[in-house]
Amino acid sequence: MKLLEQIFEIANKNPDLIVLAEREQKFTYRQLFVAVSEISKQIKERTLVNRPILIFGKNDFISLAAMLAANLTGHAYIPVDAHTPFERTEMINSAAKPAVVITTVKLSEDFSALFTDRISVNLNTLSLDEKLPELDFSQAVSGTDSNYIIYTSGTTGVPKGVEVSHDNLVTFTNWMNNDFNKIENNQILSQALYSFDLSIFSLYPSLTTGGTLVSLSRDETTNFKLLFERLNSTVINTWISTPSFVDICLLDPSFTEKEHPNLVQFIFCGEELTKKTAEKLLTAFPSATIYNTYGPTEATGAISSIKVTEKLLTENDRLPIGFAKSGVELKIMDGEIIIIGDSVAKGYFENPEKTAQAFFTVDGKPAYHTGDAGSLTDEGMLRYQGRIDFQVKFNGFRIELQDIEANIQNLKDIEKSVVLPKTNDQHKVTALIAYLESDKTFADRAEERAFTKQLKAELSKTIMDYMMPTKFIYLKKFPLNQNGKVDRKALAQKERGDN
Ligand SMILES: Nc1ncnc2c1ncn2[C@@H]1O[C@H](COP(=O)(O)OP(=O)(O)OP(=O)(O)O)[C@@H](O)[C@H]1O
Repeated sequence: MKLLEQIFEIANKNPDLIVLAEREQKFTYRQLFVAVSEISKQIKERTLVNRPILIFGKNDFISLAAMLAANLTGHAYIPVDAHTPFERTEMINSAAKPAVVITTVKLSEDFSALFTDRISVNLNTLSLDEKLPELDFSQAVSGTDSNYIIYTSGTTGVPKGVEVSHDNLVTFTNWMNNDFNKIENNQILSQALYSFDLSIFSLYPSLTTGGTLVSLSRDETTNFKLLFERLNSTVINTWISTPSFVDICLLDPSFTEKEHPNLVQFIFCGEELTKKTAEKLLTAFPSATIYNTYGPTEATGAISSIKVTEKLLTENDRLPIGFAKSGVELKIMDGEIIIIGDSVAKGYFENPEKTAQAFFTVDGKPAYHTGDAGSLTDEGMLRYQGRIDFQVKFNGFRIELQDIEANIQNLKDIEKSVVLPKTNDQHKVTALIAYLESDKTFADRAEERAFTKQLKAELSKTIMDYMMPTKFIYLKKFPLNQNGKVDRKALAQKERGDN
């Protein structure tokens, strides 16, 4: 059965169930399909080429309806967040050449000029009071059709669009629905931008099981006061976010099991879950189940998971990233994690060159080079050792920067750490700069130096001397990117500003 039909079945059985709750307004499954039907009519009024539809909007009901309407009419959708810088949006738009753009927000002049051919939808133009419409799913995406294309941040050059099929998404959704805690009327946090593939952890498992998406707006995720007002007035059962986002929430004393007795499950992905974050979370929510999951956008959300228990924390210096989901096989080739099986995406949209560099086949099955270093235990448990592109040569030694980070993070008074290489104009690494997130305040430079000296002494017990960072920079809070991950590029700029 197509995913859309599965969601429609829920609407048929229980039309008045809340599908998505924004701060000001709640929407039902019936209203979702009324909106999907109306938007799909507007798509069908145009004779469109068989290309994806770009959805320019926010994390909200109307953008979700537009994405599903694209799928209903047989088009893949490309979610682009309305806060994406103009240049990047322009790059995505010209790489994707969408059949049409659907905008769900008010556009500024430059964006208006960029999206000349567009369908503008907003809540005021839809009459959501209608009854559940009859829908024809015959054209809806299915099988190997592309369901969505998510553009990665593209560290260099033109962003790459990861093309994920309907069946890739089905296998991910089934895994989420079966291998994690089943919760009746699950209220699932929907915080990640739709343009970041962490959002599919919330969207499809919730929609296919009759859950409610507790949708946080950008205002709420970026404003502490609004965030806690919302969190403290809403029931959430399943928490989905990057570890960095929960770190922010843990700063508030109200973020505890006592205040949130219904919050029973935490699922993390997107970046390393440190032992410190996991320990703090287990202290705040002793009865909750915490999962660490791992995967790149190119393998549809996530492909491995593990329950984080006290035992796992005591037995490991760095948290493992778990066991493969069914349908996926893991291999380590030359130290790199290779993902094989039904979660591997179709490739980079209309980019055969980049696709051939990263996607291949193993025994006839689709495979993907993750660019992550890792190892597998005999039982099939995967360990993450950092990004291969974060490996540097320093003074002739090969160094894994994230290995240093993991060791620093285990030290007292340090919340988080990022180690970045400093290079000269010949791209040669001349120094290793350690950024440390810490609550510590120093009266003067001398006190800071003394602390660093002590820290280095501790660190030298666990890392080789050639791995010792050259400089230590203390920050109260690390900058995060729009996906809620630690923003390494912004950190690197801090060093430049510092000197
Ligand atoms: N549980 C985890 N532990 C450690 N690292 C993780 C975990 N989950 C994801 N990652 C890291 O995040 C990467 C996938 O992230 P994503 O697909 O969002 O792309 P990105 O490489 O971070 O960003 P972009 O490609 O957009 O620049 C993985 O390859 C891995 O390096």
